[in-house]
Amino acid sequence: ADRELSTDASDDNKLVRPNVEFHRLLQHAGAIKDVFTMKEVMFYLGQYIIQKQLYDQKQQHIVHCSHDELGRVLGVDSFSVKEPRVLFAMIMKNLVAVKN
Ligand SMILES: C[C@@H](c1ccc(Cl)cc1)n1cnc(-c2ccccc2)c1-c1c(C(=O)NCCN2CCN(C3CCCCC3)CC2)[nH]c2cc(Cl)ccc12
Repeated sequence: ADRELSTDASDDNKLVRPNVEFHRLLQHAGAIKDVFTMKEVMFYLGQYIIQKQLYDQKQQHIVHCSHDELGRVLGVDSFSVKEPRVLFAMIMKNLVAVKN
């Protein structure tokens, strides 16, 4: 069975399975799989943010997502890419570790 994701997102090779809403975001960014490494999750989320132009044109480390599915899934109106720990904590709520 899939275990609750441990907090250490540092292990880029850990396999994770997104929940349905989160999976839709990754698919929008071109993902065609159901199980990802954390590195892949972050890559697709980065693509999603760029494609939907959610980052602030002036301060490009700020992401505004209050009017986007991303905001609903993460539970925030905006965030800074300079706070990875905060970001990982929000993202982990939508992922389940996969036994490999
Ligand atoms: C280091 C990395 C990162 C990775 C993880 C974390 Cl927890 C924080 C930060 N990062 C640094 N800036 C960004 C970024 C900034 C604005 C728009 C899109 C991405 C990213 C993010 C990547 C990514 O895969 N990044 C590749 C190189 N980036 C350079 C910055 N580039 C920006 C240049 C200015 C214009 C906007 C894109 C995009 C490609 N994936 C992410 C997913 C989310 Cl939920 C949030 C941020 C990112």
